[in-house]
Amino acid sequence: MHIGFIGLGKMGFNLVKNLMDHGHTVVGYDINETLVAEVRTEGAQGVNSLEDLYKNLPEKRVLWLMIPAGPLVDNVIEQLLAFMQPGDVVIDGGNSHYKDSIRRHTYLKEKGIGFLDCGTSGGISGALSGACTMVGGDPDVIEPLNGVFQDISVKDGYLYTGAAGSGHFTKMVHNGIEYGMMQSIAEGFEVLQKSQFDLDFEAVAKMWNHGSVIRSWLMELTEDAFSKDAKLESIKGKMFSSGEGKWTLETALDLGVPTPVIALSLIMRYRSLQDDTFTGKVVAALRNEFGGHAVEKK
Ligand SMILES: O=C(O)[C@H](O)[C@@H](O)[C@H](O)[C@H](O)COP(=O)(O)O
Repeated sequence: MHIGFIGLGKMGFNLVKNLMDHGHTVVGYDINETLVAEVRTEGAQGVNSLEDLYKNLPEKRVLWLMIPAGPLVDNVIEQLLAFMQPGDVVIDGGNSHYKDSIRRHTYLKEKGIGFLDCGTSGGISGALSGACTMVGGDPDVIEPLNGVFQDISVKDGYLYTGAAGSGHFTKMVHNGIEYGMMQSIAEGFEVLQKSQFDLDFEAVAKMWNHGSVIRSWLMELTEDAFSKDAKLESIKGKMFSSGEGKWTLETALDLGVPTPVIALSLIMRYRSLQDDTFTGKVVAALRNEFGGHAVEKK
C-alpha cells in the first residue's frame, strides 16, 4: 500500500522503515529537512511539503501522522484539508488524548474523510521491528488497513479496539499502568539501594528476569540501564511525563474508579521535578511547633 507519513522523529522514522520492510511504499514528510534527506537514503520518497506529500499519493490517500499530541495535530489536519478528498484516511499514530480523537473523527467524517486513532506502544525498537498497535475508528475505514497494522505489529500485537477514540483510550490506560509498574520497580530498587547489603543491581534485575513473577520487558530495560551505569550515578532522578498518566488519572476520577497506584506514580513524577518544596517546609515547621521535632536548617 502507498502511505503518506508525516513526522519522521524517533518513532516515525522507524515505523517508516518497518512499513517499507513489509513492502509498503512510503512518501515521508517532516518539517526537519535533515530527516527528510535521511528517509530518502532508506528508500522512501522524502518530500518537503504537505502538498508534495499529498500529490505523490494515489487516490484514497492514507495519511499517517506521527507527531506530538496537542494543537499540532489539529494544525496539520487543517493544512491537509486544503487538499484532502472524500475517501482519504488520516491515521493519528501519536499519543493524542482520546477525546481529541473523537472530536477529530467527527470533524473529518462530516467531510467524508476517515480517521483512525492508533495507540502505538513498544518504544523505538518496537516501531522498527514489531510494534503494539491499538486502533479505533469506523469498521469500513479500518477494514482495508487491517493488513498494514498487522504488518507493523508483532504477532497478536494489533487490536481493532472499536469506536473512534478507543485506540487512544486504550493506549492512555496502558500508559497509566506503565507509570505504576515503573514506579513500583524503581521503589523496590531504592529499598535495595538504601539497605545494608551491597547488591549488584544489574545482577538482581537479570536474576529477576529469569523465572521470577516480576520478569518483564520493563525489568529487562532495568537490567540494561544498570549494565550501562551500575548505580545510575550519571543521571538525575527527574521523571518527566508527557500527559498520559495525568489523563488516565483524570479519567479514573471522572469514572469514580479508585486508582491510588497510578495517582501516586504521577504525583511522584511531579515531586521529582522539585528540589525542595514549600509544602515540605510547612510540614517540617508544624512538626517542630507541636512536637519540637528537629528541622534541618539551610
Ligand atoms: O508504550 C510506549 O511505547 C510508551 O508509553 C511511549 O508511548 C512513550 O514512551 C510514552 O508516551 C512516555 O510517556 P511519558 O512521557 O508520559 O512517561
